[in-house]
Amino acid sequence: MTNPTTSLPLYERITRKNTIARAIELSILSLLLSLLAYRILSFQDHGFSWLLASLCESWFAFIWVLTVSTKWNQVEYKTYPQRVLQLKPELPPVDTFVTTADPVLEPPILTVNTVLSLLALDYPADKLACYVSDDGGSPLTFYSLVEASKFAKLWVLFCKKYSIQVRAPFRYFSGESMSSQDTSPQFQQDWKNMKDEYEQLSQKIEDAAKGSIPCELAGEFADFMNIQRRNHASIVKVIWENKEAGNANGGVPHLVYISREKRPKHPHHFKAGAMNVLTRVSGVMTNAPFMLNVDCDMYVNNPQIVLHALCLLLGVKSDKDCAFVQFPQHFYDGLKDDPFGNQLVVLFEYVGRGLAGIQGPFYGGTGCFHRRKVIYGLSPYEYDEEISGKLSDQNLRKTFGSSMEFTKSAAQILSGSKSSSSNPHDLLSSVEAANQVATCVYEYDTAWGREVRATFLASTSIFIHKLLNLTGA
Ligand SMILES: O=c1ccn([C@@H]2O[C@H](COP(=O)(O)OP(=O)(O)O[C@H]3O[C@H](CO)[C@@H](O)[C@H](O)[C@H]3O)[C@@H](O)[C@H]2O)c(=O)[nH]1
Ligand SMILES: [Mn+2]
Repeated sequence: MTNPTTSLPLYERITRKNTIARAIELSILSLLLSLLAYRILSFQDHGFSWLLASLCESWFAFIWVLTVSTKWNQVEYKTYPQRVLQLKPELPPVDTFVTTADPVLEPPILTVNTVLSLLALDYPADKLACYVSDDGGSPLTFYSLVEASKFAKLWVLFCKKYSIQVRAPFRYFSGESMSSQDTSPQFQQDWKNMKDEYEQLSQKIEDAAKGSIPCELAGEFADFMNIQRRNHASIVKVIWENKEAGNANGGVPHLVYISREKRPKHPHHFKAGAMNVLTRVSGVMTNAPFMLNVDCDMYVNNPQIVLHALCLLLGVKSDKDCAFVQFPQHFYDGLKDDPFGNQLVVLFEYVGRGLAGIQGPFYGGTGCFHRRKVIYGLSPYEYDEEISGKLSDQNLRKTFGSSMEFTKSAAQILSGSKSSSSNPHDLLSSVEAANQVATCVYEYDTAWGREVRATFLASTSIFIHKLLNLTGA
């Protein structure tokens, strides 16, 4: 789809000029081939060691050819986020997922920063939702998110008012944010207030980690009482619901806390299991056609990532041309000049771009926008076909399980109907359905884990490079 108002493309695919690199690689190839030819021609004059050496060199040459061909045709995607913005009010809703598993190894202040950077994205707040999956079942994580949602009301306003680039407060306040920005007295005052507020938030979380959780939330905490981390019922809590549908600049996006059911006898499949639950819970609540997932120790360092991703997801000729859009990771606080290669530059910068030139990179597990219907098992070959057979009640139940709300939402996504976005419902009314799809036996005798959430391997993907990074530790 191109932008209907201007008919300008939402993105351009640019082939990188790498003539010199190719020339060098071709000369290495000719050297390799001459070495092999020399080995073969002078076989008789040498013994076993010659044979062994030529076998090793042939293997090396083979691997080398594979590697070079991966990097041969590197492409970049140039995206035009402002053109996507002109699609208002038809911008699609987007669900974002954060996974956390342990409040000690992954301190909640990290998760809070990840969540704040998502809530403050440059995208209509009424179309964004953030779901946090807590495999630790921790009241501390829940408490931190409740406090963060209060802080978010100020933070989101501040970020949008001053077009702040880094929207994870711990990074923002640790840099030279003050000097590089607006120096008006108003900004300085707001900046100081925000810094104080953030310090108070961190302090509250720290105090709660040391002692007990303040009792004003006692009611909400009942679900966490006497539970064991690996043995408890599902907990789904709507921490904040955005009720400003239609008001594009209004407020803070939805924030939902989920701790899926865990029982000692049932395997929970770690992050993959959490992602499945996030997909289903968001399905019964907001059912956005696109979903972004990040780990709790990452933050979004470009507030326009949704727009950049949509340039590709909406800009391709047919939906089947792009199943997911993935962003490379960028690691903060690394050593100068990266002497140990920790930034994985070769992987992201060359192999990733090269794979993008062939078809698309593999899903790396994080920093990725998925098209929901692909996750639901719609293969690229089915896009233009009649899929009503797939949508029969019996088939839906077999594939997606017994929740009526969920199978209905899945049918909506598979048939491409947009009613999910135009007809938002009260999140609280779906908490019961959400609890049902977050149980540990929900997937039994369904296609989850086999057909559902596996098909992305068969679809194409697009890797945007350098443009936007998700930062992880
Ligand atoms: O039972 C679990 C275990 C882990 N996680 C979450 O999964 C994410 C990744 O786990 P981590 O232990 O940090 O794994 P890494 O080695 O860092 O994993 C990297 O590599 C994986 C693929 O190999 C990707 O899936 C990850 O996103 C990527 O960060 C974190 O947010 C965890 O909180 C859960 O939600 N539940
Ligand atoms: Mn990690």
